[in-house]
Amino acid sequence: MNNFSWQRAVIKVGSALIAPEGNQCSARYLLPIARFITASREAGKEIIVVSSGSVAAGRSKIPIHHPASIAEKQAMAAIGQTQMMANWQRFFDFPCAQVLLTADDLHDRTRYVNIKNTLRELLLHQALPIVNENDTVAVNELKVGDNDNLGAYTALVAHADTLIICSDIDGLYTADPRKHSDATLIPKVSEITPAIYGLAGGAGTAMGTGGMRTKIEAADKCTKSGIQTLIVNGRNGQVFDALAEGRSVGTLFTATQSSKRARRLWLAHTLKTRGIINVDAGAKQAIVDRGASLLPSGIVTVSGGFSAGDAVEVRCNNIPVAKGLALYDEKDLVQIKGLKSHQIGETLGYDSGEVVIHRDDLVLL
Ligand SMILES: Nc1ncnc2c1ncn2[C@@H]1O[C@H](COP(=O)(O)OP(=O)(O)O)[C@@H](O)[C@H]1O
Ligand SMILES: N[C@@H](CCC(=O)OP(=O)(O)O)C(=O)O
Repeated sequence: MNNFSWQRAVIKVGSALIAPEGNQCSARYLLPIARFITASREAGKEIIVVSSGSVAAGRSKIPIHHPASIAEKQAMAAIGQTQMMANWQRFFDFPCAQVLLTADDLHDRTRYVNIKNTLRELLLHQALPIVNENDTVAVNELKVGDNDNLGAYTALVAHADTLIICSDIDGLYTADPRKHSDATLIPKVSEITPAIYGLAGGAGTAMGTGGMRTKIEAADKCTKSGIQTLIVNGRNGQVFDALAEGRSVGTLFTATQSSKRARRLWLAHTLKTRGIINVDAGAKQAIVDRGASLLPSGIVTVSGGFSAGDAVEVRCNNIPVAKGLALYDEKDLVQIKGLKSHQIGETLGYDSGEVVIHRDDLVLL
C-alpha cells in the first residue's frame, strides 16, 4: 500500500453518497467521511468539501413522470441544495459554508480572486467550505458540468495539495466493473496517457454525472499542477480509517511535481505581467528575507494599468524583485500606497484583505 500524506485537501463527494436512494439526503455514507474530516482538522489539516447531490436531494419534491427538463432540474437543485447543506451541518459543531460556483466564475479573473480569498478566509476561521455548482443559474454553456472537474478547479483555486474523489466504486479499474466482471483495480497511476482515458466508461447510475472519464480529467488537471488525486469508494468506511492512518487506498494518481513548484513555475513563467509595483527597501527586505506579503505601506509607485487578479512585477529602485498576483486594481493602489493596512477600508470604501499581494501569490525573481 502506498503512503498517503497531505496538508490541504479537497474532498469530492458524489450524489450516490449524499442521496443513495436518488430522491432525498441520507446520512448513511456520510458519517465515516464526516469523522475523517473532523479528525483531519483536529490533526491540523485543512479540508474543503465539493458536494454533489442537490438535484438528487430535491428530486422527490418535484414529482414528475418524464425525464426532468433543465428548469425542473434547476428547481430540484434549489430545493435540494439547502437539504444537502443541512445534511452536512448536522455532523459538525463548526460552521459549514456554502460556496456555489459556475464555470464563468472560475474563468473571470476578478471573481476567481474573490473565490480564492473567500476560501482562504473560511479556512482561516475554521469553517468547512462546501462547494457545489450553482445549478440554478447555470445552463450547459456556463457550467463546469460535473463535480469531478469542479473538484479539480477548487483544488487549484484553493492551492490544495490533494484531491480525494469519493465515488461508489473502489477506484479506476481496467474496465467498467459493472459491465466487465474480470476488471481489476489499478492502485497507482503515475502518468495519465490516452490509454488511461481509454479505460473510462460513463456514469454507473442515473444519479452520477460523467463516470470515470470526468474523474480522470480531474486527476489530469490536478496532477499536472502538483496536486495528487485519489479515487476511493466513499461507501466503504474502512477507506477513511486507512486514509487517516496515511495509507493510500483506491487509485492514486501521483503528482508530476510538487504543487508549490508547479505554482511558482506558473506564476513566474506562464502568467503575463500586466503592471509594475515599485516598493521601498523595507518592503523588499520583508518580501525577500522574510517571505512576507506585500503591504500597501511599502508601495512607492504603480504603473501599467493592471486590474485586481493580474500578475505584476514587484520592483525596488526599478530592479525586478518578485512577481505576484495583485489583490487590488492599479487605480485603487494609487490611493492606498504608503498607507497602513487598516486604512484600506476607510480610503477605498471596501477592502479585499490587508495585503496587496499575499505571500502565497508571490514568487521571487
Ligand atoms: N474503468 C472504470 N473503472 C471504474 N468505474 C468505472 C469505469 N468506467 C466507468 N465506471 C463507472 O463510473 C461510476 C462512477 O462514476 P459516477 O456514476 O459518475 O459516480 P459519482 O457520483 O461518484 O461521480 C462507477 O460506478 C462505474 O460504473
Ligand atoms: N451539481 C450537481 C452534481 C453534479 C455531479 O457531478 O454529480 P456527481 O457525478 O454525483 O458528482 C448536484 O448537486 O446535483
